Amino acid sequence: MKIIDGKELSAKIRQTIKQEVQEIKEHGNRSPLLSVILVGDNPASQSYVRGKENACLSVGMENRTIRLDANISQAELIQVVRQQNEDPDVDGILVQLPLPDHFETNPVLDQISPDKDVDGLHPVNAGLLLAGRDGLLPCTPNGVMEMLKSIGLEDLSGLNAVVVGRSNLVGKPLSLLLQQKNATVTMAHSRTKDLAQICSKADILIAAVGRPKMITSEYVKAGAVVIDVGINRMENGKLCGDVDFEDVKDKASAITPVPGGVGPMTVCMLLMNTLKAYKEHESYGR
Ligand SMILES: Nc1nc2c(c(=O)[nH]1)N[C@@H](CN(C=O)c1ccc(C(=O)N[C@@H](CCC(=O)O)C(=O)O)cc1)CN2
Ligand SMILES: [Mg+2]
Repeated sequence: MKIIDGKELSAKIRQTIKQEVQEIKEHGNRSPLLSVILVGDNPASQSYVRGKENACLSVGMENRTIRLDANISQAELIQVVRQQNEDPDVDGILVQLPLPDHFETNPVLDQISPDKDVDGLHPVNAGLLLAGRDGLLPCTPNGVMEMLKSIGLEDLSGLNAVVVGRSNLVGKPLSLLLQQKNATVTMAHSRTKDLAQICSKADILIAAVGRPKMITSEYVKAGAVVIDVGINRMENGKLCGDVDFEDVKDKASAITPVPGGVGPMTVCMLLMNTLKAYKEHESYGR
């Protein structure tokens, strides 16, 4: 069984991003800039945002974090998003989720200019993905595809993929990306009947449900590739995935750990999207 190491793979990809950023700067161009908007003081969100700041630093990109009080209004938040849209120095805009309860998330995300939407959550980018056209891809699904590629799974013709979870952030876009690579995709979720039986047909099993250790060995076909997107914080403070790693690891041919699996890839793909948006803005390299 192979453990797909997201820390190692993301470090490798970050190295190529770093080189490209360096070349951009050596040519006298401005740096790519990621602007992160954080509303309120959710400790997990604060830590993820710090992770994004450090990631930008590590590849030589500029970073701006806009910290806003939890009590600002929806209209004030939208005003901040619009300012970032209009700022020609900003290539990527990201609103850290979840927003505090009194906000409506979708109307805020709708305000992000699609060409700066490095989370790939704007309906324009979601629509481009659905249509199989070029746009900014959501980071976690894109990171999962990079992990599959890293173990030689690029063309997925003839393979059954089962995605458990149907969120806009992960399950829905990932199903489309897998299908684009010719996998036969089943989208399963919490209301699916005979879930274990359906999962046990998967050559590639993706767990993105948010239920700790739900996927046990009975869900897994011998030799399957198991990708764990879950990040669940346990009472003891430790992280655990949606997959029962110990129970599944000897049955799978490859498996991602939590932590150190999909999580680091998400941040890496964010850098990749910011670089992509930058190139579009600057028409750099054309
Ligand atoms: N606007 C967004 N909000 C959120 C996203 C997102 O992609 N865009 N995803 C998650 C949180 N998230 C990034 O924002 C994120 C979560 C976890 C990790 C990560 O690397 N986790 C590590 C463990 C870190 C730890 O110990 O806490 C790992 O899995 O190894 C990266 C990004 C929700 N919000
Ligand atoms: Mg569900």
